[in-house]
Amino acid sequence: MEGGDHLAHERKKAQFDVEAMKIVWAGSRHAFEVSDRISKLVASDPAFRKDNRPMLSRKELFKNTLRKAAYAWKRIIELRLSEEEASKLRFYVDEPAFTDLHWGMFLPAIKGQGTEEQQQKWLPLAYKMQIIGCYAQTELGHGSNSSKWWPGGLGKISTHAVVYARLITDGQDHGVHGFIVQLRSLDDHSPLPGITVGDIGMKFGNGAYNTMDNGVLRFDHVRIPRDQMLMKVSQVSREGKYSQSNVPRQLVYGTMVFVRQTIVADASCALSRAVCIATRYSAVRRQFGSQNGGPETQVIDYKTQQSRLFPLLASAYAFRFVGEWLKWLYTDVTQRLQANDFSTLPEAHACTAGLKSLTTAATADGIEECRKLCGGHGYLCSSGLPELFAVYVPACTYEGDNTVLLLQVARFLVKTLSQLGSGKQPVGTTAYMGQVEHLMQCHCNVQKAEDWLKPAVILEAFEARSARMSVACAKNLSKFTNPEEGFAELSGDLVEAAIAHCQLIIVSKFIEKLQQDIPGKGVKQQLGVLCNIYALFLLHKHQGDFLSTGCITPKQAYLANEQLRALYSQARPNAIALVDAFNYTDHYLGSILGCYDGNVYPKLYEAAWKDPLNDSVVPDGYREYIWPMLKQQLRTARL
Ligand SMILES: CC/C=C\C/C=C\C/C=C\C/C=C\CCCCC(=O)SCCNC(=O)CCNC(=O)[C@H](O)C(C)(C)COP(=O)(O)OP(=O)(O)OC[C@H]1O[C@@H](n2cnc3c(N)ncnc32)[C@H](O)[C@@H]1OP(=O)(O)O
Ligand SMILES: Cc1cc2nc3c(=O)[nH]c(=O)nc-3n(C[C@H](O)[C@H](O)[C@H](O)COP(=O)(O)OP(=O)(O)OC[C@H]3O[C@@H](n4cnc5c(N)ncnc54)[C@H](O)[C@@H]3O)c2cc1C
Repeated sequence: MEGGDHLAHERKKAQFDVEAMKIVWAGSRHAFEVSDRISKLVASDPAFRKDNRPMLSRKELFKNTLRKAAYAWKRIIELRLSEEEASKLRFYVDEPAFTDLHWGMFLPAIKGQGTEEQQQKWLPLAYKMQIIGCYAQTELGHGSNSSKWWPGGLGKISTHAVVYARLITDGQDHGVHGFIVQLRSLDDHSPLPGITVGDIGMKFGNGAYNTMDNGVLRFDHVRIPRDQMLMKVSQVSREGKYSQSNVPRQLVYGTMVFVRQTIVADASCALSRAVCIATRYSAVRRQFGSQNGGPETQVIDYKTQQSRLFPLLASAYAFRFVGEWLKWLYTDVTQRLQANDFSTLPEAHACTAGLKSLTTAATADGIEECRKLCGGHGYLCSSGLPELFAVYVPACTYEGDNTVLLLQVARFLVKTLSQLGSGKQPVGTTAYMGQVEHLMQCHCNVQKAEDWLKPAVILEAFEARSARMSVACAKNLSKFTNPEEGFAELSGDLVEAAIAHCQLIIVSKFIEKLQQDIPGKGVKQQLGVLCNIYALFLLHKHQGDFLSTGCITPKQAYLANEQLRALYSQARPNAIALVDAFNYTDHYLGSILGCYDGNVYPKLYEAAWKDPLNDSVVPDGYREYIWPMLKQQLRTARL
């Protein structure tokens, strides 16, 4: 079948209002309209073509990224785009670039840690891109005194950096502080005296994250003017005297709280993109299973395909909603900080760190699973999945290695439990710890599979599992005379307790979302199915935790799995419409397998011929290497 909508029959099966779901996914009608308009603007502009990326050398690739970034900036100015629209435009251009760090970390660091005066000086320059900045924290080796290594945008482009370094005055070490440092001349881009700077080299995957100039930086007797130390948290006077404002020192790390929150939102984008590709292709692909000469089975109808794909579809929605909530939490903590209320900072840190860890790990694994769900064709660059994986997977490492971040959450949980004894009532995401006595002995009362559809039943099972795992860790820790030694020894268990706590947050925020007024025929019902799939999939995957802590019985675990199978059948007719609700253009998806019309095979065939290897029938190198070999074989055969 040529042309037309090959997925039309699937779209007709939808039992809900897809247009209404698009608004829910975008977050609001306004967000939907901006996103829709800007994604189409990018898709229709040939300057933003990206299908040639895997074929380009590093130098070509990098120059191409600079061209796109400059062109994007030109369009932003010409069209007088708002900050929101400009950020959407960069998102849909879909190419990691120095601008991510300029807008995503350099500017937020100055906003969060600079004094009013410093902000007035630096922000206008940065907003107009008269200076370009990056965020230089990580070192080549351990410590904060070797060479900076990794910062994106540093290698070749940034003129300035926020550099994290130890502050020493009068021989006294005051710990790590942020400094604005000019790196390159604003006239000819050469490094300033005493500064060595360059790119750290090729990274994983062709194309992929190699559009970014992650860099190395060394200083040799470089003098930074005093007023370029970011001084909101602590100050050095003209006389060299060090003082601290009446704010927690942890605010120095505030940019990380902000960026981790954006990374959670980004996880839902990357995962939904992979899921959209795999779902559409699973409906197009037919393989075996035909009876009486009828059409072969669509692979999406295999239960095994559903049990791998639908939890990922549900996770994409779950991450979307927890990301929305995290944005609210971040806004709330920021407003409180401005009013000198620092009480919710530890929770905001734990939530952003833990959810960054969980969502990026699940997304990276999910993209790879989507590749496998597409069979052999998933391995082709034209499926879009190899590049998506290569670009995405460092999210498990940057902005804090995922295990290190879970250990931060574990510390927060142990501290919360230890404060119960002194009568401090936990609030927010740890409020359930206030009922720890009940949660330690409660029994799940599921008797039939449908009982698992009750939100209160699911919540109590997840709360009991998390509380019991944290309490077990706390009890074991108390057996050590040296707490740090105990923490190190038990770190494996602590990480698992942190995962259980963060999964509870995601499940509970999905349930809370469903308690809101959600307009549109059948929309809430479909989200309910996805919420239950997400929760019961986690319960099934981690049933060892639930069983070993005595939160559920083996029979109840069996019933949860039975209910999960029934939910997959409910999701099946809606699967294509649920991924259409992401409203991705074919340009953004960048995948033949995921194209909207499902006309996959002719497009794959056509794309193959565009590969540079097919420019000639006889390849370069034939005369030099193959022809002599063939002749050699001929002689051997004659002998
Ligand atoms: C393609 C991109 C796609 C999408 C993203 C979208 C937009 C984002 C824009 C750009 C992103 C693009 C590319 C990625 C860029 C990546 C940039 C980086 O990687 S920057 C480097 C980040 N490095 C880390 O994250 C290091 C991890 N380590 C830590 O976080 C450590 O905690 C620390 C901050 C180094 C401090 O370590 P230290 O040992 O000194 O202290 P402790 O850990 O013991 O903590 C002491 C105390 O402070 C509390 N705390 C720690 N961190 C924070 C924080 N961030 N906020 C608040 N409080 C914090 C901790 O809980 C302890 O508290 P206490 O127990 O004492 O009460
Ligand atoms: C693509 C990319 C972009 C980046 N961009 C930037 C940037 O713009 N600016 C910037 O400053 N940095 C950047 N980084 C650096 C990034 O933030 C660090 O790589 C990250 O924080 C991890 O630190 P590390 O590399 O030192 O890993 P390590 O800390 O060396 O981790 C190695 C292993 O040790 C384990 N480990 C480490 N510490 C502990 C512990 N305490 N307990 C238990 N296990 C532990 C980890 O789990 C991991 O398995 C980027 C990195 C990448 C890959």
